[in-house]
Amino acid sequence: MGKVISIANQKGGVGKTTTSVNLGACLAYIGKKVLLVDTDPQGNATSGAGIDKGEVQQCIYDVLVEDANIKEVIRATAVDGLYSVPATIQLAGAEIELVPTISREVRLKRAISAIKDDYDYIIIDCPPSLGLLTLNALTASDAVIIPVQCEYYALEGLSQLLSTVRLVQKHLNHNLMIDGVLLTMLDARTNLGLQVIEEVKKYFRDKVYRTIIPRNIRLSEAPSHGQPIILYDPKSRGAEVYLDLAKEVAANG
Ligand SMILES: Nc1ncnc2c1ncn2[C@@H]1O[C@H](COP(=O)(O)OP(=O)(O)OP(=O)(O)O)[C@@H](O)[C@H]1O
Ligand SMILES: [Mg+2]
Repeated sequence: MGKVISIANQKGGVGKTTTSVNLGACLAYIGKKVLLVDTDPQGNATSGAGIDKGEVQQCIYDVLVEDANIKEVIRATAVDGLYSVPATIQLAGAEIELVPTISREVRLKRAISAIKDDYDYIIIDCPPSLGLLTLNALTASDAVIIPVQCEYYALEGLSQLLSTVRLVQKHLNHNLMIDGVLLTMLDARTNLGLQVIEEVKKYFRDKVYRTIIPRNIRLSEAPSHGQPIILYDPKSRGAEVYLDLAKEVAANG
């Protein structure tokens, strides 16, 4: 049975998509079969996995709003074992269009349940909000990974995210676990980064991943080439750390 993991934080630009794409690709690289589901209308996890959004006929919008069969929306990527459910800007309408529909929070869960056994991991890249798209992702998930950027105000907004997770656990998905907090974009030359690590570890204790993602220029370049880091520059520090993270995630089950 595949494990469904949401990568969520309503704060923008903390490394959700970089983590979704590269954790997904690295899990595939170590032999897992992985589906990367993009639930962000920005579609960055779609283009980051090498899929041309202009050529996408059907996307996650059709699955969530039009009841399209998710199997017909899945695309292979250039990474062996990594598949994608793309998102395009069309998805921007879903947040509003879903409001009056029945079981609006469980649409993604239903769609994924039909394919859960076909993959080892299903990674969901969430948008930077706590709206219906993120609720659908959390409701469909066994686990959530929360990327936290090693910057000022790192913990700001986290209490809101944690209370959303608790609400989902209570009302929509009893199985949801916080698998971990992932520290991202560490600049080890500054004391600030190290202070944030201390602060986050004090708060989340053993829920913090051992792997810490440093700032790495190759990680920021890879998306413009439509390639996960493992294809773009397999020898880079960025590839190394996301491979470490994939092993850590796989070891957790
Ligand atoms: N470890 C890193 N080193 C260098 N640059 C990074 C790293 N992680 C992410 N970035 C860059 O930081 C920016 C934000 O990252 P990313 O898109 O992954 O965040 P996000 O949380 O998905 O953003 P959004 O909330 O808009 O969806 C991107 O330009 C990305 O390339
Ligand atoms: Mg993103």
